[in-house]
Amino acid sequence: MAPRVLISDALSPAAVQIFKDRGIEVDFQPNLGKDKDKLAEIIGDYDGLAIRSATKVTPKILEKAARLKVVGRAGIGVDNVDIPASTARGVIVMNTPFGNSITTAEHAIAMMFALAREIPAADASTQAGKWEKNRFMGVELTAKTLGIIGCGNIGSIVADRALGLKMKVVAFDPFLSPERALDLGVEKVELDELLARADVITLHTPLTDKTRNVLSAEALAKTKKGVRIVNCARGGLVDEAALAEALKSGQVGGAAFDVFVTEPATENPLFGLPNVICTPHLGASTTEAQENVALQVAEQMSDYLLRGAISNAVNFPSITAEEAPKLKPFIELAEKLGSFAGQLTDTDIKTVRLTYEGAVAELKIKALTSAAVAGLLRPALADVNVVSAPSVAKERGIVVEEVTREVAGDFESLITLTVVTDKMERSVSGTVFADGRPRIVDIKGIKVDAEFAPSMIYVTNEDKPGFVGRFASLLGEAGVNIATFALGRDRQGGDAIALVEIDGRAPDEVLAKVQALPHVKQAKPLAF
Ligand SMILES: NC(=O)C1=CN([C@@H]2O[C@H](COP(=O)(O)OP(=O)(O)OC[C@H]3O[C@@H](n4cnc5c(N)ncnc54)[C@H](O)[C@@H]3O)[C@@H](O)[C@H]2O)C=CC1
Ligand SMILES: O=C(O)CCC(=O)C(=O)O
Repeated sequence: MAPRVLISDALSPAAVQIFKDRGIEVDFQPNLGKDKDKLAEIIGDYDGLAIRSATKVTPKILEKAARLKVVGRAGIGVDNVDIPASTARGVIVMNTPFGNSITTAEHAIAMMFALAREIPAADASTQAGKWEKNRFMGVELTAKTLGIIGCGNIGSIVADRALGLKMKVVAFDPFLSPERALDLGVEKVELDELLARADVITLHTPLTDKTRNVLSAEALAKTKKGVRIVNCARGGLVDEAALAEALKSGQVGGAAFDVFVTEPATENPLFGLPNVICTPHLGASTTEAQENVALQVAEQMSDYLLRGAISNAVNFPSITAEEAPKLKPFIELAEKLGSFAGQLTDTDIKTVRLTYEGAVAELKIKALTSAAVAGLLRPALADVNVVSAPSVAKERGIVVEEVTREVAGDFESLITLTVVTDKMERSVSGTVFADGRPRIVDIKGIKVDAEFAPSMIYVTNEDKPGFVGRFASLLGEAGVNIATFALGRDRQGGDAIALVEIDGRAPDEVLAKVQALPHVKQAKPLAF
């Protein structure tokens, strides 16, 4: 069945065409995002949801999204998507990190000019027939200092444009390296220094706990008198009430805002104040940017739904379309090794260690580890999947370790999963043969060669004569047909294991009888 995608915001129709061309059924309802009840009603029918900022992907929506595999944000900020809740439900969340950066940077520069020359007010006055030539005395931007808070993709483009305007640029961004600052031609400074020096401040950070109210009443009091402030990033970066007071007192000379604490902003403390310019979250609204992000999100979502390729996911490592087919059999192997250990582990897991040896160590092991952890936890938590597994493990205090080695000994690639509990440490290793089928090749240091099968019995016993005959007869007498039989032991007369594939499930009483056979330590059913 072809995957189905819902577009619930006003994306460029270019996205619709991409989905169709890729063979994906697409439903374009550009106003649906504003109607959360309707969205909740129908979201269960879709594998993918493509959005801009009007649709809110809340835990309530996700609860109803039984088929949903991917949310694609045609834009940068994903603050309208509950990422932890999406991750917990195994839904990949992707964005398009560069498609609207230039456009948004240009909006910030436009806002800065609009403030410097009071263009909106001058326009309104002129069109009202007033010709107030003496009222509008602007400021020149050349040689003024622009303070950029958040010098990432958009902040850097703003810096470049401002330098072209012959402004001096200072930037506050804890993650901006001195080398990058030098490259950009900006001076990296602490926030207080930026506040003290900037003639214009522009914000370009995401809204996080650290950046919320970065321009608070206290910070605004430290600015140069008459500073102009531009916010084309997110509402909440500036304390709106404090800014309103600072505008009234003249501490701040003007503010140009594209984003607001509450959106849609129908009322706001800034509205109506002199030299305040507002736009309705238009930063990304150009034909070019909207085409870019729509095409990109549709391609990315299609690649994931059709080929398992992941790019620009905020909650999962990237996997290219070339990597996806190489990873696929190893993802299956990792998940099955996890499942093997998970089905045999009853007590609390403290640590899970994944060792990747040989060619597999060169692949995206993060994805393999997530798959292994998903397999490990699934016997206890049915809902866990490759996307949600790392966060579920973290929540449960399970330490996940990864080790890579270049050489894999007998195999081109080997994955070993080791589980540590309070009582024991158990390891199982597997590989993928040329047929693409995953196999178990080592259990607790005992060599074995078995495929994973829908129904198996795993027996550990002492290596004594007669066990295999008794075991096989017992199954035969109970009408349980053996499909394959794999044996291994550490040494003659030492510890032995048997991995037996059977047709159908072994009844509990049969397993109890196997468990009761002489020299048997453990007999467990397994299903893959
Ligand atoms: N108005 C609009 O329509 C649009 C708004 N945006 C907003 O712009 C924001 C920035 O976008 P990009 O530049 O692409 O993101 P980015 O991730 O490339 O850059 C963000 C920068 O903020 C910095 N940062 C993080 N925490 C900080 C802190 N506590 N103090 C100072 N700097 C900090 C980061 O180090 C990074 O360099 C987005 O998060 C989004 O919310 C993006 C596109 C359109
Ligand atoms: O889609 C939009 O218009 C908003 C863009 C935006 O805020 C973003 O990309 O973060």
